[in-house]
Amino acid sequence: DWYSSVDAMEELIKHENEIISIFHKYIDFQETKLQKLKEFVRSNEEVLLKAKQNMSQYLGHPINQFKLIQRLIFEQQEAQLINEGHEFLDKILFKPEQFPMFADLEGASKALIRLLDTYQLDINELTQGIIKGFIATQHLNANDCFYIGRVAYLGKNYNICVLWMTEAQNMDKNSYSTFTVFDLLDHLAFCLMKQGNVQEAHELTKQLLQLDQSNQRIAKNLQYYKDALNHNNETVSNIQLLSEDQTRYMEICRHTRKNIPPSVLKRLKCYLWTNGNHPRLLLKPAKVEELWHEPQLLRFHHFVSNSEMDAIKAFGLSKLERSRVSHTRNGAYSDQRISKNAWLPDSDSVATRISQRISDVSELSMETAELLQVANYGMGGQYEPHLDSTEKENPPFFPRIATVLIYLSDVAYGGSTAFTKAGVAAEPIKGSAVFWFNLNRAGKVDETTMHAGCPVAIGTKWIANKWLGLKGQELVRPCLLSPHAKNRLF
Ligand SMILES: O=C(O)CCC(=O)C(=O)O
Ligand SMILES: [Fe+2]
Repeated sequence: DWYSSVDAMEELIKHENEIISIFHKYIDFQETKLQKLKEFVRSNEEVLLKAKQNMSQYLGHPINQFKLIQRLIFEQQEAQLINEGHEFLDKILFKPEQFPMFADLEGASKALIRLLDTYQLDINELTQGIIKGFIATQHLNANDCFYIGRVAYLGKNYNICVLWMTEAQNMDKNSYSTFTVFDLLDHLAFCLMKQGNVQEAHELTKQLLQLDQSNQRIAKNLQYYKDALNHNNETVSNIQLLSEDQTRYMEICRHTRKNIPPSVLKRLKCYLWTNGNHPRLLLKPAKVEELWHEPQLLRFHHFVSNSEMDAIKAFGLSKLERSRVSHTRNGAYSDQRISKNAWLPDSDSVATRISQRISDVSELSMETAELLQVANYGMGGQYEPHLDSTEKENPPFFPRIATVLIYLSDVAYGGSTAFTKAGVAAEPIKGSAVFWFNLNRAGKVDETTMHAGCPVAIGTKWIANKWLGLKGQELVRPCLLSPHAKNRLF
């Protein structure tokens, strides 16, 4: 699919560029051909008219007979020629893998819905192509709004369905081409009813019946709404309320919990770290920023260089595959995680250098670390709240004592890493790395490290993950009995 990685969509721009130039060639070719055809038809028609004026006289002459036969042969040839010349289009038609599919459009619609929801965007601005002041090249038209509204309707996302359908309703009726006013009111009435707005649903259903008086289903619905209104029936509303976790996730993504309490703030520091005058760090100390105290979240600024980031992304682009959820390699594709990823082999010199750097600052053993994973998020790409580690060994997956999350890009809007239990978000800052322990000192999963990748609204988000294994840390970080023992890197 195309929507799960924004950078992979560059291919679509290249492909479209090629398609447009093929179309131009095709149009020129056809225009020249049509010009010739017009001339051919005009002259043949002239003769035909004369022939029809006095058919027996015309057909009595052998030259005319000859010419008639000849004309028909030429006309047939011409018809065959018209039918040919489409090989231009073969270039387009025979590359189906280069085309997005309706599943992509559906994914893109869901992305817009997610952004609208998460960042509480103004739908009217969104249809005008405006997201937090970032202006798109094109607007959404009524057909687009209906399409997205229908995706919301199919996903039982009735509040959102009402928003998009109303948006379509407010647009010029003459611009409706993929749906009718009836389709629109039909969907809108249903979504309003599901919202518990029986009054409005009833009003629209009356209009629907006027549009199609013999429609039994609509007549039944009308009766149903009438009864509901007359008897003040319990509303039929069944909007699925978002879970508290989901609400909190979205709030943190919007940074409405950015106000860190002063008691916490005064404990958070920035400093240079040489790890006891480690030779490599002595020359270039780590720039550490404490983002949170419990769990300890550390950000290392300028952790990777621009050239290292370019190399990782270039490798990623050549190998990206749609990410799967869960800790199994054959896990499913899911809206929970919309990104593409790839794994850098340890033989890669940049991967090796980064591994070395992590061990320099943390003293942790890299022996059981996983390969460096590079990921690029797609349209509205996100990774819903999750824990990075499990307790049990489940080969080929092992408990991950710590995570190092490296940001390979800035993101113009959205895309923070939200720690949903801690209530804090790390913004993607290009070149920086965020570090935390997934397991407490007793080797149990620390649930306070629950985190998520917020939907990317504007821009593209690249990250690299390095997961460090629990095994092999016995000497540097021995297991303690108390799960409450301080769990800090330094
Ligand atoms: O993209 C992010 O900010 C978080 C990514 C993440 O949690 C993961 O890949 O496990
Ligand atoms: Fe994660």
